[in-house]
Amino acid sequence: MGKLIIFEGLDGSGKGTQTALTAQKLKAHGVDLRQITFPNYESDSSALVKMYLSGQFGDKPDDVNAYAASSFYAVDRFASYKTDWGDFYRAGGLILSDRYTTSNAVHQCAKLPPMHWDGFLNWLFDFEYKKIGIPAPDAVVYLAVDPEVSQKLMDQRYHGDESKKDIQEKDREYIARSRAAAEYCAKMFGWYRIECTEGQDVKTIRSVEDINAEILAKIQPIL
Ligand SMILES: Cc1cn([C@H]2C[C@H](O)[C@@H](COP(=O)(O)O)O2)c(=O)[nH]c1=O
Repeated sequence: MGKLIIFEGLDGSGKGTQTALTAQKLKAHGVDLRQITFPNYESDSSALVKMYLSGQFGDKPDDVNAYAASSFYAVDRFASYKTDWGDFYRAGGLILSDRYTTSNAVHQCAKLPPMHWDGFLNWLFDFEYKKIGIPAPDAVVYLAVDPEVSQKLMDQRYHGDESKKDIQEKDREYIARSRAAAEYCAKMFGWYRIECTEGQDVKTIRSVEDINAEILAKIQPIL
């Protein structure tokens, strides 16, 4: 079997940038790897995810319960494992993934009261890694960003146009709950927590290179 490393964090935490930069750095050192991302919007398997995020099942994240929404994302992963990266992984390849089951853990837990998180997380990991049968990660890199900072970055990404945000990105209270769930999961499951902001009163984002150097040092032992 190969190795699977996940990049996780709130929307606007720099996961895409850090996944790509890590891939680039490792490739430059001769490491053979595949980079993947979820949701896999290019594939038909993301149809239900797209319906959900565009508000076709209701315009608030809570209109679709944690279990139903998780299943949409899980089948998308199953399809990509079967048709895209499964062979490479089983032949011993290294996969770097921008989001994975861990995004269900973070964003779907947020719909439940904390007393139900453990039950949901047990169900989720059993469903995706055992019942559906996609691989469990070898390491999860969690990019921790204060919600106010990640929201500013999201606003910059969309040039202040709220209509470009999906239903999860629009709901600030839901984002705060997602942050709490992410912190809980990071502690509970031993994710590598990378603090991406700095400063006391005014928080700013650390430089991309600085964050990446910390990530490379953390994942080195498992490569
Ligand atoms: C991949 C994935 C994403 N999500 C959420 C995170 C984002 O709010 C939203 C869309 O992802 P994106 O912002 O990376 O396009 O879907 C889940 O809830 N579960 C998952 O498994």
